[in-house]
Amino acid sequence: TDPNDLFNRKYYSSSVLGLVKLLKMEQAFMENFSMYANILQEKVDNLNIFLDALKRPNHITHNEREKFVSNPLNAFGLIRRLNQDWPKLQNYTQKPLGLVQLTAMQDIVSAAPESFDMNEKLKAMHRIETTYDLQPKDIAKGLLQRTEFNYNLSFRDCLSLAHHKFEIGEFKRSLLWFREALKLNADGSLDTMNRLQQIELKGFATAVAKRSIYLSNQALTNETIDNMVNSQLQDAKQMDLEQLISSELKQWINDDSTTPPTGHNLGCQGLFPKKSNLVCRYNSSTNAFLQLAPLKMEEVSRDPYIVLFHEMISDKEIEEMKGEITEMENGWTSLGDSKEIVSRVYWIRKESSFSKRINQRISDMTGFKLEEFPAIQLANFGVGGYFKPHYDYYTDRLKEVDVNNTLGDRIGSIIFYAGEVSQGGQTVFPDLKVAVEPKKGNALFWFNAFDDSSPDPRTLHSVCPVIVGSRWTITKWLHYAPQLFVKPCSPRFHKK
Ligand SMILES: O=C(O)CCC(=O)C(=O)O
Ligand SMILES: [Fe+2]
Repeated sequence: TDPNDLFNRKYYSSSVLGLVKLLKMEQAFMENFSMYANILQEKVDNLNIFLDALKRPNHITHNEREKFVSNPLNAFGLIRRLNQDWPKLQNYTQKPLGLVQLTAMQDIVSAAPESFDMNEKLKAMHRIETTYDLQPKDIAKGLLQRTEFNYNLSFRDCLSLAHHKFEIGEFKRSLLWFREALKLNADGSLDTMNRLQQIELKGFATAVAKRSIYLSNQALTNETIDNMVNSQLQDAKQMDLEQLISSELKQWINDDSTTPPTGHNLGCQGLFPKKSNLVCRYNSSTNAFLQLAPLKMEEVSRDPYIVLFHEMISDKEIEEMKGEITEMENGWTSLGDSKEIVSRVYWIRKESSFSKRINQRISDMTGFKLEEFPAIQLANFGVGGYFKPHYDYYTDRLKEVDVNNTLGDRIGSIIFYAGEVSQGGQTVFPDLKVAVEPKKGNALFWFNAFDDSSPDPRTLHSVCPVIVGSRWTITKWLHYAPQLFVKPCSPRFHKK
């Protein structure tokens, strides 16, 4: 497969479903690995039994040997063993063992996440750490925000995070993570450290040393730098490597790099002031049905209009939703962005009883007509999955996505929250200082445009990285053209 083909690339870390697959793969790998080890152990056990059986008195001198073979019983035994037993032993030693397990393991490894996936996960970890301003020492011991998890990162986990921060030029965080790694290896001498750990430590030290030499003389060629680093680190002990990494990173930390948090980050951290003048009410007016079953609405913002509907989709319907999915595609962090895959999405294009019901509900909620555009998008955001601040309307780009402009721009958006997210994953409107928790069952609706259909830039919005949970959403964009004759609310005009 083409490594640049991001659309079709096998990609696990963007959704909880993908990660569940990996967990199963890891289990299968472990089973095969341990079976393989058992089979080899059995062979070693057998070889030792044969060795014992082959033990003969040691004849040192020629005379002793001559005397031994002059006995007919000894002579017979000798010939028989060499003729009959040896080929069998030879066969046994050469017999390929554990082929089934080896093949199974090979298949699993070839389906394993590639470095692309690994890098996306590192980025996701970084995103969670920086968006919520979490400290490495807390993350390492399983403390995420105010919640303590019964899980600790390992030496290798911390080292790999430290290395990643170094690669992206975040030297302060790199050093903090490196210190966490060292803490986990506090009593670690070279012999208690395993091979894999040593290789990673040396790899990190090599990268750090290269940068250091490069900075000291930028005229050096890569080859010269490689040679210098190789000879510098050739006989380096673990202590030396640790020392080198710590002291170089310390030098590179640039303290005036503290930028103020963005509106998105503040929203994610729950730091927007509480709004007090908003109300909750029941809507029983958009159609007759609602008089029997009024909708529980919570105003989130009056201008632009944003409203949160409570208990709009049931657990049973959420199960039904998952049943609609065949294969999900990669989802990007914003329109036209091809660099980061942050979710998995699925379009229900052919109307199903499920999508019909959801469309009907949206019509009940908003008074909008949806017959002309019945498609519905489902999305699953895994841990670290997010959405950059963006607008839902296309304005000038509309021609690219809807050539004949039959539907018109996206004047309203509605998001049903359909997954368990215990931390993170809020929908944030940075300019309005609004952050909405993605509570399962609720649905968020807002207008993106004024009534004259001109875009309302205050509707800039984003999704906070999921910290804990599997964030499912049902998304519906409400287009302008079908609504021309529907007036859901009193007219709102662009204030000049
Ligand atoms: O999932 C959300 O909360 C918002 C998603 C979104 O903004 C979008 O899909 O355009
Ligand atoms: Fe959006």
